[in-house]
Amino acid sequence: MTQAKIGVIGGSGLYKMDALKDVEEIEIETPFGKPSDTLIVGNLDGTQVAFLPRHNRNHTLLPSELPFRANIYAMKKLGVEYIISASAVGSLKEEVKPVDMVVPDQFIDRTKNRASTFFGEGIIAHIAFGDPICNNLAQILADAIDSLNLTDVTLHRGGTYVCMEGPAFSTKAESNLYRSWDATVIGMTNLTEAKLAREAEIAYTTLALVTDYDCWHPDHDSVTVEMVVGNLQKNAVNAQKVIQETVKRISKNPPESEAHSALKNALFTPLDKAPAKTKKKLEFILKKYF
Ligand SMILES: CSC[C@H]1O[C@H](OP(=O)(O)O)[C@H](O)[C@@H]1O
Ligand SMILES: Nc1ncnc2[nH]cnc12
Repeated sequence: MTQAKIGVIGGSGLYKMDALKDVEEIEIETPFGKPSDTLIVGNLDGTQVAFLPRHNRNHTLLPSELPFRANIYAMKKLGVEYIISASAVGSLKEEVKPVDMVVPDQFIDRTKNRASTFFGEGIIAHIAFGDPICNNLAQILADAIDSLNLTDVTLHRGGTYVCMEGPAFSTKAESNLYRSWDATVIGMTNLTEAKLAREAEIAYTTLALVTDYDCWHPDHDSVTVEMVVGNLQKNAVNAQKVIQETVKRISKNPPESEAHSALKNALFTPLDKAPAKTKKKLEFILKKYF
């Protein structure tokens, strides 16, 4: 099967990667169903990269409808060790402006309606998630952004991403509550992905593309889809440059990541006592522990 060491998940506004060459569309089945779309595997400056638009290329999936587990499992099946996730976010801080980029290092979970673990059915694991982003990978991403000197884009290193359920945007009371928690940005997808990537021992980092000031800012209109899409179009070209540069840097110097051994001390169930059916289901995630 085709393999790729680096995965890119594209969010709202990033449905394809023009720089990928010699692309192959791969339909992948997983024990958790079909991913959001076929995976596009192609060559980026000599490195095999797997690209997946998380809402489907036609943006047909709500955040709550995303097959998060199938998406991450499909990446694992392709041999992906690093995921760069590009995502549209609202800003919760004055100094984080639309079109800026944030590389968060923390999440707050406000989701309520989604499966966010591969485990259960007789195999139990509790991964450590205190540092939900791979810091080494995040540093490579942030350094790549810095190196490009993008006009009108300020990079914010670190920060907290609130992951809400959606699809409706927040109320002002909620938005102000998150501001009182000192959170930096808000979106609807990345925490769930980061958790599953950690369970699958894939290093994960977020490239958060700021599109709006959510609804808290007295001098800016409340967020609308039009606002998000307008700012993302401005940023989509930049985002692809950033991804390209980050991929180059990862390939040259693949970073170590604690994520790559996340299950070492997290698995509770002795695998020789685990149900064969669940072992088979989680084969791609657990095989090194069999
Ligand atoms: C279209 S605005 C709300 C939508 O945008 C973000 O998407 P993604 O994280 O996939 O870039 C946000 O999470 C919502 O899904
Ligand atoms: N304000 C916002 N809230 C939630 N998700 C978003 N994605 C982009 N802007 C957002």
